[in-house]
Amino acid sequence: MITAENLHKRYGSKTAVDGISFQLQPGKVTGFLGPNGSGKSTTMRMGVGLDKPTAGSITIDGKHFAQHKAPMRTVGAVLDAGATHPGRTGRAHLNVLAATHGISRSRIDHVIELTGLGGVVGKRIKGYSLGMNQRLGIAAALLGDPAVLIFDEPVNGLDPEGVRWVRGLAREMAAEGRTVFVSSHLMSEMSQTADHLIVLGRGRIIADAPIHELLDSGEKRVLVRTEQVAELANAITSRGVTIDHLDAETLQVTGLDPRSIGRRALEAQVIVHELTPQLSTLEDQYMKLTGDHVEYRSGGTFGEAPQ
Ligand SMILES: Nc1ncnc2c1ncn2[C@@H]1O[C@H](COP(=O)(O)OP(=O)(O)OP(=O)(O)O)[C@@H](O)[C@H]1O
Repeated sequence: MITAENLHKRYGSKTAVDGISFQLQPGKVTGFLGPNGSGKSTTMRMGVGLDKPTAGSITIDGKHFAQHKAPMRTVGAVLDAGATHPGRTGRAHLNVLAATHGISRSRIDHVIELTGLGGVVGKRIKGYSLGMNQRLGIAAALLGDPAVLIFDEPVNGLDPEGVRWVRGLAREMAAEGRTVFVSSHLMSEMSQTADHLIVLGRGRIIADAPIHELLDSGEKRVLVRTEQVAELANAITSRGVTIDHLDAETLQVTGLDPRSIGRRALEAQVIVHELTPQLSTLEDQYMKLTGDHVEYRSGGTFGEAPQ
């Protein structure tokens, strides 16, 4: 279990993490979502003792990372896939790490198999692709068979097969009862992996909820198709109702449920061909949540996962 209490981090005058508190549950993938620069990496780095909080705390199973006798057996983290010795082979890298924790050869072989590194583990790391490096980082994180996993943007730069593999692995690890904490700036990525989301904006938590709650809290929209758009718009116009004319026969209505729209259409003798509730997407919700919390804004929107 990972617990943050009033966690702060300042770099000079820059506040990267601004008093956040959360508790992550085992058996779940918790997505840590936020625009670039919102403080995700800083929080994760503090979780594994690579950065020191300015105030507050982040603990794993009640203790600071450094207080654990065998940290690799408690927490596996992939924070910077490039942090390896390029002249070593993948296997030598894993051997060195394993030696510090008395981890057996059979465990090393197991994580090599689990991460699909069998074909390259005898080669020098400097020749590894981004995907191989990412897999090696994950193999290292899994070495100690830890109950807590922390992955910072694990799918960055991976090909579609690699992305799917990381997603499956995260889900599998959670199903085994581990606490899995995965960051991303892509809602589309999180919506396929996480059970629970913590959304960060400018160093503060702006949502901490199960994915399904975030979806349910979205604004309900209804698509209505009729040849009598003007009459229908007239019949349903009231306070709190927004009507968008999508085309000559289609309205998108916000603020009124399908049943009420149908009843008012009947009263106004308007024939309706279609009445469809629109599910708000997680992407919509994310945009709404983070709209005011983006540090670096470009002309576009948050993109879809590169798949
Ligand atoms: N070592 C540092 N010195 C100064 N500022 C830093 C340092 N590390 C992070 N920051 C700043 O703190 C803020 C949060 O950065 P952080 O990397 O934690 O965000 P993030 O949500 O992980 O973003 P990204 O998705 O881009 O990695 C940013 O404004 C960043 O520039």
